[in-house]
Amino acid sequence: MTTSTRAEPRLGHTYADALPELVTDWRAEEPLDPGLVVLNEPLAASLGLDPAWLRGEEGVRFLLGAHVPDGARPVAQVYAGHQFGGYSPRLGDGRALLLGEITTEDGALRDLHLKGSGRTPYARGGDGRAVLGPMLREHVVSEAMHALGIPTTRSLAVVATGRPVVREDGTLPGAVLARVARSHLRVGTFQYARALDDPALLRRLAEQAIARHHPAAAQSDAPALALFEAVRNAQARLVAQWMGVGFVHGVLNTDNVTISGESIDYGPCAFLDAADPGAVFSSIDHQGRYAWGNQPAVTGWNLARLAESLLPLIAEDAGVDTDGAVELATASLSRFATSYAAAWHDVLRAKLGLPAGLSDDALAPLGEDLMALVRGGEGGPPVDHTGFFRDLSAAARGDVAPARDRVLDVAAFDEWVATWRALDPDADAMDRANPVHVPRNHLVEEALEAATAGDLDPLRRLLEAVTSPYEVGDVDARYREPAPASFGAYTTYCGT
Ligand SMILES: Nc1ncnc2c1ncn2[C@@H]1O[C@H](COP(=O)(O)OP(=O)(O)OP(=O)(O)O)[C@@H](O)[C@H]1O
Repeated sequence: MTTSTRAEPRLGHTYADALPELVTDWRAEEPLDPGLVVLNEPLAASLGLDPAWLRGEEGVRFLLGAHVPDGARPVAQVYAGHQFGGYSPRLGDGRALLLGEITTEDGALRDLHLKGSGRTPYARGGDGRAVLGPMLREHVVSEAMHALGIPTTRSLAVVATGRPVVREDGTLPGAVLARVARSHLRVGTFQYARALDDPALLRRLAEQAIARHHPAAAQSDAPALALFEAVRNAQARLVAQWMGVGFVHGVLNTDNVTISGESIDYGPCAFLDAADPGAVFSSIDHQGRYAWGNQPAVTGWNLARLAESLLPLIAEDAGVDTDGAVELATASLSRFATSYAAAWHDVLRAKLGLPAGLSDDALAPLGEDLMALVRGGEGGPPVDHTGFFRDLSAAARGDVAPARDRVLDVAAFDEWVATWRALDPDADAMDRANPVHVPRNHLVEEALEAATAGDLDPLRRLLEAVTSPYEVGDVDARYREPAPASFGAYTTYCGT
């Protein structure tokens, strides 16, 4: 990536030029009284953006979409999506703009996207705005995910607009999140293009996705199927990593599943304390569709929607009819289970400090027995996910008590530990795979509440902790404790 900086950023518009049918040229709403709340200086520098300029008046207006550099072409992107299983034919950036693309030194493109920048033609009934607290939540969680080594969109900055935003729970400060992503191509983008019934457009979209994210697919005789397989494998790896850190996305609609394999949209997400597979935090997920333990299965369902969208191209590439394409796509989709199992075993091997050479067959029963203990089993509550796995490093070093004290079925635990320790786990490697700091819900809420009231100190402290997730350091012990009982059940909300 580039390290040279220049004041006025140069933004490209490859996507808008290649797919004019999927964008609308648009401008951001004028801010009332803008104020920079947080700036991610290392990210800015890595993109060749000048942090000093970004902090200045013109830079802040740039981060709100109010100052558009020469040559930039801000657009709202259109997409469709299955939301909780029901199809919405036209969603799109209702409150967001793609400002343009930054080219890194190695030639890769990074989208610069503004969320909360005002109503667009895709706003439907919404006001086009975003609230400061939820945008700061996205800042904290995306930077924590990045530090954990999980592919994610990044947060460049959060800027207050000075505009009050009316929500169910009152009038709240408005803000814009400046987000950086490998792209904003979603499964829903393909669903939208497919519904237009224009194979040439669908082909151009697939070519964009291949060029930007999965270039090896271009070498295949069947590029559309190769693209699907690359997305399938990237999503399998992503969800396995979420499961490893106890992350619940909360709204895995097809418009929130990226083609790049990055996590996107930290609206109603949460990190688990208690490792309950049925854990749901979102106020609207009544059926538990997006529960922690359901994320692999629902990702398979979302990938089926991508495969359906690609059918005309799969048929064309293979010279077969639709039935033939369905057969090819179904066979490829059915390999998601294997792909996910392999990705999960990689995560588990790392979390348990076991060698890469240990076979999946040897690992699988060990993993299943462990996860049964973690879930708590008959009559016992699930254990604290983050704390338990971190305590296993101490167990690998011979101090079994901290992990043992967390589980109810100590006999089963002792048996499990004996089997595991016979495999000679590497405790130092475990410390690099099991975080000590994740953005626990009570800490996030505390930081957002204080920030909304004007005190940014708790947010800074939380950011410091979660951006060094594997180091105990001199971070206060409360950043590694689960929520106190007084915090109660936690509920998150979409679209704030
Ligand atoms: N206040 C709002 N005004 C207009 N549109 C909105 C508003 N809130 C959400 N939307 C739109 O509703 C849809 C679903 O919202 P969701 O909260 O999943 O997306 P988002 O958080 O705005 O964006 P992203 O998925 O890019 O992170 C999107 O099309 C989004 O643009």
